[in-house]
Amino acid sequence: MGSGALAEVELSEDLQGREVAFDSIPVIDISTLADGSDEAAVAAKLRDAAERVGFLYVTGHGIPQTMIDGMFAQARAFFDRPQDEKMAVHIGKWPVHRGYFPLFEENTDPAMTADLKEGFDIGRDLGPDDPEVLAGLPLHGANQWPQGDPSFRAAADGYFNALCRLGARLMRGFAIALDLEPDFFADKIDRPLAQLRLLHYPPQSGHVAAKTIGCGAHTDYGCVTVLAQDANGGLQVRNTEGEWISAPPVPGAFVVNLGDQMARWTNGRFQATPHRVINVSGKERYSMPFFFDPNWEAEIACLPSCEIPGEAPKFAPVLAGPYLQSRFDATFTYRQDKAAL
Ligand SMILES: O=C(O)CCC(=O)C(=O)O
Ligand SMILES: [Fe+2]
Repeated sequence: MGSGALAEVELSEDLQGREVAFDSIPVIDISTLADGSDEAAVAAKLRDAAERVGFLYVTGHGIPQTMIDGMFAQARAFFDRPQDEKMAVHIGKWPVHRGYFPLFEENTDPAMTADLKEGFDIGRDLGPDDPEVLAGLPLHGANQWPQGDPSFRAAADGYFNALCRLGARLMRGFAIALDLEPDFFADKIDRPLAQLRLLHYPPQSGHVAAKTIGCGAHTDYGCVTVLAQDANGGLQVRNTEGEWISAPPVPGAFVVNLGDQMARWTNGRFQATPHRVINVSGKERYSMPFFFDPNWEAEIACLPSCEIPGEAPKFAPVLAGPYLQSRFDATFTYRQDKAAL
C-alpha cells in the first residue's frame, strides 16, 4: 500500500483537486473565544472565513489530542469488527437515526451512485424519561451501542460532550461576528440536534470517476460541522469559481464548516460550501464529523442583522428539526425503504 498504491490511481479530470497553500482555507486560533479577553478579534476572523470560504481550520480549541486519538482508535476498532456484529446495530433497527450504516447506504449526492464509506452515528443519549423523548420528538432518544466493549461508549460520550461545548463556543463566536449578542444562539442550541459520525473510507484505486467516491458533493444540512480527519487527506472543498480545493489535515486543527441552516439564518451571508471526499491515499481513511445543529423547535429565519433593506429574505423560515429530518430522509436508503412500506 502507501506510495505504491498511489501510482495505480487515475482520477478522472472532474475529480482532480488543486493543491494550494493551507492558508487558502483560513486557520483561526479560537483560544481567546469565551475567555472574555479578545473575542472581537477572533469573531472578525470567523466572519471573514464564514463569508468568503465557509470553511476554516480551528486551533486553540482546547480538546486534548489524546482524546481525539482515543476516539479514532475506537472508530478503527469498531469498523474492524466482523460485518455481522456491525449489522447487529444497523441504523435502520433504531427509531432515532443512531447506529451503523454499511458502504453504499448513504447517498450524499443523489445525482451520483451511493457513497463508498461506512459509518456509525451517535447523538444525544436521552433516556425514556427525557421530556423530548416523552413528547415523541423525532430523532430524540437513546443511542445504539455495539455489544461487548464499554470503552467505545465511554470514549464516545466524553468526545461528544467535549464537541458539544466546542460547538456552543463557535456559535458564540459567530453571534459576535454577526453583530448579535454573544449569547444570541444560546437558548436555540441548549438541546442541540448534535450528531457525531464515525466514518471509514476504503481506498480507491484504478480509474476513479465522479460517480462513485467516498462522499459525494454536498453541503452540510445544519449549522456548524467540526471535523477531525486522519492523516490521509481526501477532503475537497469547492470554491466560488467552482474549483475543487484540497483541504488536507492540519495537525492539531479541526476543520470547521457551515451548513445550510447557517446559510438560511444569515440570508446567504455565511456560506454553506459544497465539499466531497475521495480517498486515493492507498490507505484506510477515517474521519469524525460532528454536526452541531439547533434545538428541534428553533426557528431558522433571516436574522435581523442579515436583512437586506428593501429585499425579501432569500429563504422561507423553517424549523430546525423537521428540516434536518427531511435531509436525512432524502439521503439514507433505509429511510426511503421505510417510507415505501
Ligand atoms: O469525511 C470527511 O472528511 C467529510 C465528511 C462529510 O463531509 C460529511 O459527513 O458531511
Ligand atoms: Fe459534509
